[in-house]
Amino acid sequence: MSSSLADEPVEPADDDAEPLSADGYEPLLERLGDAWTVVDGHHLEATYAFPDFETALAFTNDVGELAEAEWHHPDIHLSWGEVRIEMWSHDIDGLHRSDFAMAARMDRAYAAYADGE
Ligand SMILES: C[C@H](O)[C@H](O)[C@H]1CNC2=NC(N)=NC(=O)C2=N1
Repeated sequence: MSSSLADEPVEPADDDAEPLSADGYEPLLERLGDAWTVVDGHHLEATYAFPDFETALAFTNDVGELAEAEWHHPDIHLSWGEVRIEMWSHDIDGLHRSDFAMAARMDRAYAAYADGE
């Protein structure tokens, strides 16, 4: 059974690391929820739906806590009933395995809302 990306460590990219190419990120993208796409080979993007603003804000705060805990921060766009996430590694201005580990953690956090909690 493939280990969950959500349990992989989030580690800073080495300063001289190259961003993942399509051959590198496509297998990782397949392990994420359907909400995620790679935009311009540069960053991950996902949009999560919610019943209202208050619930979207609660999820936004959950993502913020994940980002602070892992010291790896997405761009978060909060709207009524929707949260759009953009995730990449600023230090290498592209995608790193850690971005997929963070995305998987966000999918796991969202699952709690999809269950109507
Ligand atoms: C200065 C600070 O340590 C850096 O900006 C950290 C914090 N959060 C980060 N978040 C993201 N997405 N990429 C980074 O390279 C990064 N680096």
